[in-house]
Amino acid sequence: MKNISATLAIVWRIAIPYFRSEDKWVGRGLLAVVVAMELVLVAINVLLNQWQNRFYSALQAYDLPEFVKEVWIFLGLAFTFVALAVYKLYLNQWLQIRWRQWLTQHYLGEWLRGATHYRMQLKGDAADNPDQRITEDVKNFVEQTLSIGLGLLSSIVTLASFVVILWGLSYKAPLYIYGTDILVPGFLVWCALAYAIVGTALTHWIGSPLINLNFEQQRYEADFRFNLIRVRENSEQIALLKGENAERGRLLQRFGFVIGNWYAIMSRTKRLTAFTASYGQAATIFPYVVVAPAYFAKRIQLGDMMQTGSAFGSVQDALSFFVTAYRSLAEWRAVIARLDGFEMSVSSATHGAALEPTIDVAPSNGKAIALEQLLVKLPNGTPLVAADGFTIQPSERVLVTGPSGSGKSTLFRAIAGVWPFGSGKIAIPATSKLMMLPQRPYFPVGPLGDAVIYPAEHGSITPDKIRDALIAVGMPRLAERLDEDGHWNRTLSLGEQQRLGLARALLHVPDYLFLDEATASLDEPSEDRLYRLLTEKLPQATIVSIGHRSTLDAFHTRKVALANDGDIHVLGKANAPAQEPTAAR
Ligand SMILES: Nc1ncnc2c1ncn2[C@@H]1O[C@H](COP(=O)(O)OP(=O)(O)OP(=O)(O)O)[C@@H](O)[C@H]1O
Repeated sequence: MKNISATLAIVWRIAIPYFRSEDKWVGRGLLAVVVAMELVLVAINVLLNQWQNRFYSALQAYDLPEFVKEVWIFLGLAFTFVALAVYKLYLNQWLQIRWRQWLTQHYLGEWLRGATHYRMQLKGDAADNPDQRITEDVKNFVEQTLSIGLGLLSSIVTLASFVVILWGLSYKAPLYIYGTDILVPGFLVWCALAYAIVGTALTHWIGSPLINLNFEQQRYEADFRFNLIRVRENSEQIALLKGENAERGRLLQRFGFVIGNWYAIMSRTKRLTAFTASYGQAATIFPYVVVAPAYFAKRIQLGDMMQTGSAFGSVQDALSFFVTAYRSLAEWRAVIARLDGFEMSVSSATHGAALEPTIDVAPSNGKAIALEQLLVKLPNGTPLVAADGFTIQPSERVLVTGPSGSGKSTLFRAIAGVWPFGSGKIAIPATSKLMMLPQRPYFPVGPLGDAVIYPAEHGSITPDKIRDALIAVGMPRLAERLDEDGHWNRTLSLGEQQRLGLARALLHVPDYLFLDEATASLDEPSEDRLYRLLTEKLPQATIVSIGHRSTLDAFHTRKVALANDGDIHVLGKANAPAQEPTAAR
């Protein structure tokens, strides 16, 4: 019970924001109409149940006019039923897609707000495979919440209506054993109740492991898919390293989990189906067996018997909602658990950081970037880099060096405001524009022009400017292919990608440009040319580079090292003498 109320509280938390959103009137309107239709459908079922009594009584009495009349009534009821069923489904689907659209936009917004998606990954939170959460889980949540919610409503109303009918029929067809009436008020209701409760309890007992098994299945499937995607994305590396056998082994191992869990689901489902199928079959005959003694003793009419059978069926259907909906309930709970995990993880990546001591990256009125009492840590809390009273002045050219793994890139991440682990303060001039160029720039799949200007919007920079930038970085051939679609990270060499990265920097004109080995794949003369280009085209920009080549010294006015101090590295401890500024070359 505690579990159920906790699950319902989560459903409420996930579901309610849509019905309070800007789309609330459409959502509420559609929901109200669908609910009303569901109720009218129950009412038609009640009318059809009463019709059955009259229809079979007319048949038994060979009453042709009554039979014809009942056929017309049936046609009217059936037509209304069909029309309602069609539009209930249509409007339900309409509500589903509006709700799903809103929820998807909402989750995408939260996930891609600030660097939440990146922090979630860093924290290694429970929300594995966010792609699955935003695609399948949102879709299933909307579909299943509506179908289960409406099913439950319909079951309760059906139950209430038919219990009243069965109660009345119990007086007409009393328990008749060994030639005597045994008057148990509402005995047909008790029979239906007992039948359904026993069925529900047994189904729960047999089927409950399916909840966990379904949850695991989704996770294994998503994991398998994710690893396939990784192979696709890194196929060149794998081919060069001849890693196919290793990949096959790893993929088959993951697929093995899918298979193993599936066998467990199969075996459990087999047991559950054996029970629910037997239960369903027995339910067809059970009410007739119960009232047969009264019928054969001619205490009731065929019409009463048929009405009892159908009313019994409706009560039992309603009560055994859990029996028939068991599998979807199990899946629904798994979907809810996953969406809940995703929401928690997004929220802890967004707000949780504020609770722990984190690096405070704040806009300042000053002109320089200032690192105060900064201690950058790893996600597990191990201190990595320390810096205090360290500033980067406007238009400075700083080269950061240090052994591999000393934390240079992580320091850049902290300055960019995406690395929360640690303490201290990083002051960034309020109006300045920072840009980070990594060793492997990211290009979205699509037209080359859009890939180069990313994350600027399509059309925000003129094609002429993009062309000029591409020519300037030594890619004149690409300057003619701005509209060509492509997967540029896959088709261009790393050196070419780095040139495009620099073209991106020229187009965005940042105040602070951080280059994290952003030219490391270029030959030295090209690197030399491109650094010269940067200083020419971005004369006001502050450039901070990470690089291992000594040839970079000449382009920087200051060289700072991440020097070893016990277990951590301290920034600027061993400042190298200033080099000649680039302009002097
Ligand atoms: N997401 C992460 N989770 C755990 N550890 C991490 C993570 N990112 C980086 N590290 C660790 O932090 C340390 C510093 O990494 P970083 O990439 O900053 O080094 P670097 O000085 O830039 O190295 P290189 O010169 O080789 O590029 C490394 O030991 C790395 O394993």
